[in-house]
Amino acid sequence: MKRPVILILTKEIGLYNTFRDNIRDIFGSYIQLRSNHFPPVDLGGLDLILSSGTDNLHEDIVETSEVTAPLLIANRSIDFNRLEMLFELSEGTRCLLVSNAMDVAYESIAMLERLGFDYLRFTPYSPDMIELPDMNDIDVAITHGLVDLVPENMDRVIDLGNRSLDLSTLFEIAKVLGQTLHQANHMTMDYVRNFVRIGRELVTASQNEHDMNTYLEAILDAVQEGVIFVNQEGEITLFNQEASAILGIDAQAALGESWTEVVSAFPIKQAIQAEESVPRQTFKVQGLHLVTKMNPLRLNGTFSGIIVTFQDVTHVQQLEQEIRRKKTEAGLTTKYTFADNAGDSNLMAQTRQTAKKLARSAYTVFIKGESGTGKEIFAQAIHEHSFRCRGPFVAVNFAGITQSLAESELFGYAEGAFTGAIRGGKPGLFELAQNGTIFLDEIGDAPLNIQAAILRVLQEKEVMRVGGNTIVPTNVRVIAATNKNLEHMITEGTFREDLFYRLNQLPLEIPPLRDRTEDISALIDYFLEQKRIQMTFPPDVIETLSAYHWPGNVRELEGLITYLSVIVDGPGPTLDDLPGYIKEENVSSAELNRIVNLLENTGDKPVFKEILQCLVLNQNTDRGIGRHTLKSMMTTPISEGQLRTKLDTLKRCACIQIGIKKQGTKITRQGRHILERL
Ligand SMILES: Nc1ncnc2c1ncn2[C@@H]1O[C@H](COP(=O)(O)OP(=O)(O)OP(=O)(O)O)[C@@H](O)[C@H]1O
Repeated sequence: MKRPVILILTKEIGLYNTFRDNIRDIFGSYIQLRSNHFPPVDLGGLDLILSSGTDNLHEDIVETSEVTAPLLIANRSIDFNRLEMLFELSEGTRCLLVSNAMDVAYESIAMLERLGFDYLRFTPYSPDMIELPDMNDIDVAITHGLVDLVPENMDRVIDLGNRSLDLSTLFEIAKVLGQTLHQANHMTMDYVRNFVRIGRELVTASQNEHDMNTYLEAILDAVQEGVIFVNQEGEITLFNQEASAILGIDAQAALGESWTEVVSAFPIKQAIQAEESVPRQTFKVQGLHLVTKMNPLRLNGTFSGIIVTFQDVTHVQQLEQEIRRKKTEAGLTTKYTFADNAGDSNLMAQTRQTAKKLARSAYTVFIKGESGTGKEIFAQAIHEHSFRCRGPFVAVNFAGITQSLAESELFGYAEGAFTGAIRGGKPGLFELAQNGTIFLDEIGDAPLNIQAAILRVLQEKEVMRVGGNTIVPTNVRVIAATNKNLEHMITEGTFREDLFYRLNQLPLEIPPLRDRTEDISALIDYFLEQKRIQMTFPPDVIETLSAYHWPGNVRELEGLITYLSVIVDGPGPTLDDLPGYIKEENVSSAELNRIVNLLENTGDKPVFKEILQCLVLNQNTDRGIGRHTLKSMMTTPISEGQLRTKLDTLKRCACIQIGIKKQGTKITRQGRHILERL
């Protein structure tokens, strides 16, 4: 009996080999096979022409008169064993389906989608296509045995092997060649079994994996933190929705990339190298404030990568900003600018000039000056003159503030931090001052442990609420002020030296009013106008006021004007209207000269001068100096008895006040005038 002959027409020989194997698998070697790849092609005695359909290879042959054999265009299936390679691709993977003709590529895509790979994103490709797709959008190329046609720049290629003949074609062949299905049955059983096995695996695997991935992704996407997993090779294998939203990076584009390409600003290197956790860190990326944590992932004890979780705290800051805005509306704003700063003495003009320069820098300003000299109004003017002027100005006065109050006031507290804590907690003043300035007034009065906490905030630039565990990064400019002699307090151990140096970056000294009496007229005018008081101060009153030593400085002058506005009946105050303590201190020049002569005539002028100088050094402390301390400060050798006599003389000349018991000795204003003349 003649063996049936089939002519197989394919464009590539590889496909012929596949068809040949398929036919041999079903029909054994009973059928004779010919191919267009083995010329000259014998067209005689053909029983069937089986064409792959590509490029209409069969057309010329079919038209040849001697060929009467039927033509069968192959329907093609897939090598199911190779499909497993597609299971590795995650949902949404962008696949370039490479074929030698566009219609074949479309057909292959349709088949893969029907088989359940519809969660992949296919783009058809054939070298003859007119408009090439953007290869940057492609993750992997998939082809059926046409690896040579894959565009060069593709990193990953999956070759599913040549598409085999599908069952319908094999049955058709059997029918045309008069083969019974019965004969083919045992062969097709293998084929079908294979198909069913792979089909089932495909469905369960893709379904389970799909479900599992969807489930995990849903969890990771529901997490309000960015989550990135970087494997031990430094490759990103997980990038959740929040990470994508925070960083504005497409998750699919990040996957498979090295972290150094995608999130190079993250401190991941340290974690990968050490294979250890990295404690919480705050850093800035693209103008965002991120708080990040890194933990190693170990599977069966082997390090497999780093899980990076991070939060964008910029939006926390925005929420806080909103609270702050409300607080600002409630009064956390400044009233004074440099224009409101009255006084045209050279000393004040210079001080203002310096303050304006300091305002422009970001460093901490440390204002020193006696009480009432205008430290707060300088602090406000500096804030107004700085680039933070649109932010809040928050003032804290440490005088008389208790330790526990200071802590919760400064740093806020978390919900439930203590009995009576309001729901939702409360932001502290550092938080309220975000993007603005915090003014730490009377810092010398801050309790020691608050000093330590302030130092921490200044160093770390973040605060944690009392009883809370959330860290809020702070972006606050600090201005501190004191009327105390902090250097003295440091030696006493009541002020932290490290905090002092931290604060003392840009020192600014506000001179006492007694040193700039030329400002008195301008200040009087300023207060009269501000209080809408109609009064004129005659020259003799101004002169008397200029001679007074103003221990309470500008605040005292302001108080005096309020007092005079109440008691003065006429157009302006007279000398009689001034309080007695002001007039009493009004010492004439002649009187001062008399005292200077008296001290000079004792022959001990340098000793008197040194005593007064030591007392001046101590002027910023509330308490006077004891005799022992004074003696130890002096370089002139002097006995205890001699010092007591000298102090008595100075007291009789009203140059010093000697306190009873432990109040110590202080220099008076008259003492200062005398010192200037000695
Ligand atoms: N140059 C000035 N021009 C106008 N007003 C001033 C000036 N200096 C001080 N004042 C006024 O004097 C008062 C005291 O000023 P401020 O509170 O700033 O002093 P301070 O040095 O901070 O005092 P303390 O050390 O007691 O806190 C305020 O009412 C302020 O308006």
